[in-house]
Amino acid sequence: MSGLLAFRHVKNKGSQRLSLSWFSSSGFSRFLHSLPFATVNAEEVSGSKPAEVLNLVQGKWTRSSSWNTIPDPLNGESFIKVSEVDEKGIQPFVESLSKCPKHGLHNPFKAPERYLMLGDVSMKAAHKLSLPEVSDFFAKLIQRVSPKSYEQAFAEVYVTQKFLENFCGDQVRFLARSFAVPGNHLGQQSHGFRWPYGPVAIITPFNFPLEIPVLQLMGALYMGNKPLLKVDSKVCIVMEQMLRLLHDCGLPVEDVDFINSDGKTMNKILLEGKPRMTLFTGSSRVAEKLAGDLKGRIKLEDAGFDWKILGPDVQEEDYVAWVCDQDAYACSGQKCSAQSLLFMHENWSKSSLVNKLTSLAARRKLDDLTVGPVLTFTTDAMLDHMNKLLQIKGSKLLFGGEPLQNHSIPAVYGAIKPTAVFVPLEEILKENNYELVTKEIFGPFQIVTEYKHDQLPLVLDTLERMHAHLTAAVVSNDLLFQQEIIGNSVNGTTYAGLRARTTGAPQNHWFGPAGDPRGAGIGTPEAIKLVWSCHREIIYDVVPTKSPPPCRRSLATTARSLVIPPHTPPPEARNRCGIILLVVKSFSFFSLNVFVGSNYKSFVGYRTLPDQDLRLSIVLNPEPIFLKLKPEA
Ligand SMILES: NC(=O)c1ccc[n+]([C@@H]2O[C@H](COP(=O)([O-])OP(=O)(O)OC[C@H]3O[C@@H](n4cnc5c(N)ncnc54)[C@H](O)[C@@H]3O)[C@@H](O)[C@H]2O)c1
Repeated sequence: MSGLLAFRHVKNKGSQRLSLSWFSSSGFSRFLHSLPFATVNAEEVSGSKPAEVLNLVQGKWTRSSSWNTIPDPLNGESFIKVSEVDEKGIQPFVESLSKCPKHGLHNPFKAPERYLMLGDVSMKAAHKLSLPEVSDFFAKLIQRVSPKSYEQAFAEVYVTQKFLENFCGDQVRFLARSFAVPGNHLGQQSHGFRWPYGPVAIITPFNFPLEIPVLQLMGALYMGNKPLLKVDSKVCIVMEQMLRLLHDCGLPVEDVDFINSDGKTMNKILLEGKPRMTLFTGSSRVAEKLAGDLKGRIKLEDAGFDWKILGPDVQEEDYVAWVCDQDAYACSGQKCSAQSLLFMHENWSKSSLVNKLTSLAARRKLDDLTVGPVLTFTTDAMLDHMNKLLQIKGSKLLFGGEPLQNHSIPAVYGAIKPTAVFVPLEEILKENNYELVTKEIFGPFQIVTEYKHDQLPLVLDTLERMHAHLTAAVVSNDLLFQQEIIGNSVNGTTYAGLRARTTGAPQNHWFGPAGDPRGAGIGTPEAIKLVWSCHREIIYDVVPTKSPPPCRRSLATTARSLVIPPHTPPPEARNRCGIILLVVKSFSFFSLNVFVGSNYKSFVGYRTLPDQDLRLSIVLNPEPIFLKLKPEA
């Protein structure tokens, strides 16, 4: 997700923060012990001093009987112990979900002060994350568990901070803004409200340990839900620490449950606890399983096989090459938005783009984590995939294709050089090859292809056959070209123009797939409202239909005093609308009869509060008008 924007922010600040070694020697480490919320020191976590991650349920931090040890992705040492709940320990989490009613912890009619409380929590949390010692703590903790360059890790913290800033003060209640439409008759009006689901679940992957869980968690809370959060165990330490920060900022401890478990146990909780909505971010394989198990009560942010098309207008080669390198290889390609397939117009193939890409990729090194461990594919799995691709007619290795050297990354993880394989466009489209070429490899790996000017329909056909529609980029300032591609594709987050990219979506962009009714979004007010609330319509219809109900109590005195003698209004006001002011002393609901002479003229009902002024519009007549107030039951 995030990336380029915050990267520039760091650069603009003149930061020299490029390597872990710089970090260790920097003065930031002295702050770590003074962070009141933190229970770990990111720099000190190691095999000899492992950190512990707990669960949070019904307002209490708890340990389970079993511990999962997480290997340090850089050296294999068991450096984090995660207290994991197994299938026998799920009851407190199921109970906690069932304690939250369907109408949520708050809604526009219930506990509205919570909207303000959450605005306040967001403000304090945003401020905390803006403190250098706190952003540094989280950036570094992210680096320990999901190794990426400091810039990339910092980008996550920065985007999270900006997101929280966006929902300070009244902005949370504005998310629940309603609207009204006039009805068919007096007293009728329909109102549309954003309604919570109540108990909900959030499941997030390993690659953005802070940004994805915080943005989805806060969105769920803002709209009035009670979330159960599960983050991939490999990286859950980051969110555990963030929850402690949120509590420090005033978030009630009972508002969020946090569970560490394997996928199977979480699946069981979802089936037994029956959250009204589950937001799943992760692979398409698990997404499809859960969509079936949960009978559709789910929204998905699943796999990305993201493409970029370089249009006919070749310009700013250096910049375009730099963005291609960032899109494909930053975070070692472990972004759901990473560039997986690059279509080059023949004009670009004649340029120096591939040479530039080759040298940019070659600059990446393990030292500063600009390339690093791949957490869900082994080295062999990625190289096997590459070898299968290289058997396709006309395909060739452009660069990379080798394991990283001189490292201690454990064998359960992958470590390869940034890699690009060229596959001819006609071959991609062949039945036997299509699935192989468009398989998402969550690592520093991309496919490159070329198209001639008259082959654009083949490019569009390739896009049409894909099943994942997350991010895309149309790199061209040719408006007709842009229009052709955008009009014939569906990706949810699509960048268009010379500076187009596939990654880097900050908090001010909608980020999510399109073309799937289950598709979720993250980041913006629209994404929060779509994912975390449903529409509820309340139709007010308060006016009785025919005659006034029987009088329960005489109001003779009041009625008499309301007789309006003839000719009271000035002559010019006759036969027009006039205003009569009534002061209602004791009734909260009453009906009003209007008599013109001896004829019953009309009947209306009003709800008001005692001592409230009531203005009535009636037709003034030369004849006496009698107004009678009748109380309702
Ligand atoms: N669309 C997006 O916004 C987005 C963002 C980040 C990552 N991703 C995708 O995520 C994938 C990489 O992440 P991953 O390998 O961690 O994904 P994954 O699907 O293996 O795991 C994601 C989460 O689901 C949990 N899980 C696994 N099986 C489960 C089950 N049966 N029931 C409940 N929970 C279960 C895991 O423990 C983890 O917390 C890639 O495909 C990537 O494209 C998508």
